[in-house]
Amino acid sequence: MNDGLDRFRAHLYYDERLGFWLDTSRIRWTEGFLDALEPRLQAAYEAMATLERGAVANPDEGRMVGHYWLRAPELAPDPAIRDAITSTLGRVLSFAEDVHAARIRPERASRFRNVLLIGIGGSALGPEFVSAALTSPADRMRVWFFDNTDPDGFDRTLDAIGDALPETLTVVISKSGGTKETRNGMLEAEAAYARLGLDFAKHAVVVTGEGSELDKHAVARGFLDRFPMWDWVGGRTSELSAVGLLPAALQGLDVADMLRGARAMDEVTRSRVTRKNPAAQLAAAWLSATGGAGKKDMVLLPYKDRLELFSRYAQQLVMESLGKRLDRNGREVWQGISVYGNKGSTDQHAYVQQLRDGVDNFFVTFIEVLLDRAPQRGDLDVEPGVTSGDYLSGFLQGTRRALDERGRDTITITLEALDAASLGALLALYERAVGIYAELVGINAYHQPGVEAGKKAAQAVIDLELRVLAALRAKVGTALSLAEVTAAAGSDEPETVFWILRHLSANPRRGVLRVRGQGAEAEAGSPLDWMWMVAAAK
Ligand SMILES: O=P(O)(O)OC[C@H]1O[C@](O)(CO)[C@@H](O)[C@@H]1O
Repeated sequence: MNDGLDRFRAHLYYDERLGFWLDTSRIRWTEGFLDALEPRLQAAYEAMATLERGAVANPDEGRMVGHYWLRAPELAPDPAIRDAITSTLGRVLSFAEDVHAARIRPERASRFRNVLLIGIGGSALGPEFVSAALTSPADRMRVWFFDNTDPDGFDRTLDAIGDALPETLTVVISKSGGTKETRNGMLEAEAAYARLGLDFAKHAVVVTGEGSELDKHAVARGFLDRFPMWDWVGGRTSELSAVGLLPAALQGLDVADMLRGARAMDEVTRSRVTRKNPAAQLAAAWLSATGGAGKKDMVLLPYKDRLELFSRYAQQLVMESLGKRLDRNGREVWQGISVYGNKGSTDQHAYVQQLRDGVDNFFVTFIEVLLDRAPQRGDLDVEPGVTSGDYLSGFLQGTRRALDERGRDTITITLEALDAASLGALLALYERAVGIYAELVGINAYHQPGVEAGKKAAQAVIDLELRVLAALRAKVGTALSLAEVTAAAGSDEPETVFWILRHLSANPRRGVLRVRGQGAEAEAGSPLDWMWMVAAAK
């Protein structure tokens, strides 16, 4: 397999302007794979160009897919969109400046020093990744996150913010403006400000679709400001809209450079010459490794602490885009690529053992950053003539070699340095690679019909929970069996009712108790034989 330098030379892409390398030489392309793929790649380039010209690329939702315009507004098909992008960027930057200069200030403190970002999925993963990747002592504000509906998670973050809550600006982000986790996070934050006698609205801004529930709430409550999220930007590709730019600008990151890097990557990945197009090469490598049918998982291993969250970010981008039951012709295809990862060399001491010696169901993407640390930090020899960074690079190379020896596919992305521009370029690379891959396998990357099922089922659970509580409260002091509660709640799903009762009884506030039943059956039986009651009316 390793036929030496020629193969490396043939499959090493380098772009000097971007300070970017892509090495696909350790993908086991069969001879002629890329040549055979070329007609499909050409079709994919055409499809991407059509999408960028403003075609309705998401027919289910009847919307255009315009995240590429965010860094090249002049390409947007409609002047109103161009203006919206430019004016929103201007508003984001001036809002951040006003916050930094304390022209926009909190109710009781002299200035905002922290940001609490509330969002989930595409409305949090990009901001979290970018915030961690680019943080430095020069940050203007510290950014915290609520990205779930875990009560203990809320408490933990609020405890960490501690006395600084009065100087914390909350940024609530939701494209739809109706996501329950985000709504809950907002209500929890609002309650925390209220406990200090503070008006939440004087500490809050939103990024959301115009006219959404959240947007209306922000207007009604008089939030500090509102920033738009457009229907032509998908959540998982929204990092370079106000969703990502606002928190990044508040943190003090170089938003213009991030856009510049993404724009430069877009320019090269628009090429219809495959050997000059790194996104196409990446997509083709995925296709080769996975058989175009998700047969292998994508393991992302950046050898850089700052990129630790990349795998979480890419997980949504790849899996929500590619994980599809139907292809564009309505045929059942069960497509997708599973993504996981963390960072090297840390994971060499965790799961690389299996990658080398275990089941061969993955391909690895290494990400290397050549500049080990900011030059002004100096450097330390940990052994004569050897630095910690030399070890980091050595471990990456060693693992790449060890996997290659076992016939495991690897890709390596190398960035000259990690900064706002190269991060923007990395995001743009993956956005484009996902788009091209979807075209190659004939699926729509821009909708997510599958996630709705879980949301609907969750709402049904909440509705049933209210009926369960009502049933128990109608018989205060009486122990009821699972069957009795289920019937009284008008349900035919005892298993769901059991889950609800078990959870309610673990959280005393609702007053639901698990009580011993009578007789040997309940004593010896399964938890499904437990009895339940509310002891006293509230
Ligand atoms: O920004 P929103 O509308 O709150 O949605 C958050 C996330 O939820 C999803 O719709 C999936 O449930 C993602 O596509 C999206 O990024």
